[in-house]
Amino acid sequence: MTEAGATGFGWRPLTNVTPEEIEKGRNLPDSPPVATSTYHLTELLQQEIQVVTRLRELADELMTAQQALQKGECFFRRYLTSWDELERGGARCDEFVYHPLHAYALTKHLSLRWPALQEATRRLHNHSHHLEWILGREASAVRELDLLAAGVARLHDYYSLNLTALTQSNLISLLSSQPIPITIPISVSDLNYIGSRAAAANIWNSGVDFLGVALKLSLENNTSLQQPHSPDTLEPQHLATMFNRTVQMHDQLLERKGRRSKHHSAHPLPINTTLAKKRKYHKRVKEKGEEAVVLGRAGTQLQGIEQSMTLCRGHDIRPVNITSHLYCRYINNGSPLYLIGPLRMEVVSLVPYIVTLQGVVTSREAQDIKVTSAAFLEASSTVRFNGGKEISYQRTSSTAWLYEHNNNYLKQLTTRIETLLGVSAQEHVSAEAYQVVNYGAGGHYTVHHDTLSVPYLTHLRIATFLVYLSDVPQGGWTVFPWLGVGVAPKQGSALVWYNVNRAGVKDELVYHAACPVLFGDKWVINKWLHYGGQTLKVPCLPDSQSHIALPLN
Ligand SMILES: O=C(O)CCC(=O)C(=O)O
Ligand SMILES: [Fe+2]
Repeated sequence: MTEAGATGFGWRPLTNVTPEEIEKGRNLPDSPPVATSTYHLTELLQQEIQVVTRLRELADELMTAQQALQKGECFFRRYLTSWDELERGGARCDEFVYHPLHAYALTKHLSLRWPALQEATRRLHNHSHHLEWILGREASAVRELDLLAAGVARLHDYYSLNLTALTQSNLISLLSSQPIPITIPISVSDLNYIGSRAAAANIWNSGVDFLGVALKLSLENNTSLQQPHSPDTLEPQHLATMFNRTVQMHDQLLERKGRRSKHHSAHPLPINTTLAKKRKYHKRVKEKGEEAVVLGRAGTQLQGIEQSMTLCRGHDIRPVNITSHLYCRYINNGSPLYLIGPLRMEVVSLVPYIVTLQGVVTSREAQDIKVTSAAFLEASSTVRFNGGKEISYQRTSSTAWLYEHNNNYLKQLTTRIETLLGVSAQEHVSAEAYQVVNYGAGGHYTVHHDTLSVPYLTHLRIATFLVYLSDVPQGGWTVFPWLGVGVAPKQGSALVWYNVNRAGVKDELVYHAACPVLFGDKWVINKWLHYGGQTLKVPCLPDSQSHIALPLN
């Protein structure tokens, strides 16, 4: 489990960081993180549309220029030829222009030839203008492509993509049997690329699967393939070597480290049939089949990952005696704000108390907040134990920190949070700035806890108020493995939980994860409420292990 919950500023809570420091920290990287946010990927697409328009113009102009040269109509040459004539007639002599016909010839040279030359030069200048513009463009780093390939591999790991359907231009997964058409066919070299990046990202099961399909197809087609950014030709023989090497590494890793950890994943059985016969694997698979679901207490890391994956696939793992006690109702918390239009509250877990609240933010507000945050989005990081920032495969998304002065709706959102929770949510005093998160293809956040290791109790993140700023058609759920809770993002809805109990002790049951986004655009906004500033609202009962639930229930 990652001990994370991220800030862009080491361990220092954002209540202690000034807006100026935040602004200073907002140095945009040279090329935006396109792999970790749909926003930047969309921007890249818009830019690309502009680029190709210019490139088309340039190509047309170059063609015209070339044709002009070929026809011997080069304006430069004509001009110089015209000058040569004058020179031969003695134009370098001082008295040349005393002769009326020489004066006529010189003037003709200028008035008739110069505009044509100017026109030709202007065209050239246009080329250089285009060229300068093209040269100024920063291409996305190959790292971005690698991150996206790893994202696709992760999607296969979580949602078992049907790779045969994929090669036939259809995206089908465990989430839906309804195929999502792919309008650009996947080549064998793409499959090979994704497979090798999967292995590099330690998603060995996906690596084996993608490379296996690449090899199978290449043998069927028996064609040589071009790799995406290497002039090397990829022969089926080469693919076979890569596949075999990956299988070997997969089996070794499975043998040494087991099926899954937060750093790797593998198939349940070795690919090598001799190895697969080993008793320990069959024992393991059998045990797994009988393995009970762990609920209401924290289990092992492996159980946490596997349960969160099950929840990500939309399966309910809770028995009826738990789910039958859940309920929903309309609340207004006695506030005039919600008397006319109370909010629908759904209790998704009773102990600890976790609720969703519908319609906390309107679609217009959500849109406005997304637009504001877009300029500040940076690749997300997690916080190391030593307080340093770390960009890793465990959290692939882009984040932006927003203060209330950055967007007109945020002050209102703070008031709503205070009304609904009965706590103080004032930035600098009792809460952090808002954190907007945008996920890209396959973007996710592995199982983690939102409390950070902070030196002062006042900075403890006692509660998380997360609002979904978009619907997500497939994937992207928020799941709590030890509670068996899975929540599908719904634009405008909030998901609220307390990270600590009344004594301020971290609640081990609210470890949670953001499932990979299979299809769509996922945006959330987080507000982390701090212990400091809540003394009157949430009294500390040092000996109490009870969960905080007031005043929502
Ligand atoms: O995006 C989500 O569903 C959860 C995000 C989260 O847990 C976090 O940002 O700490
Ligand atoms: Fe979180």
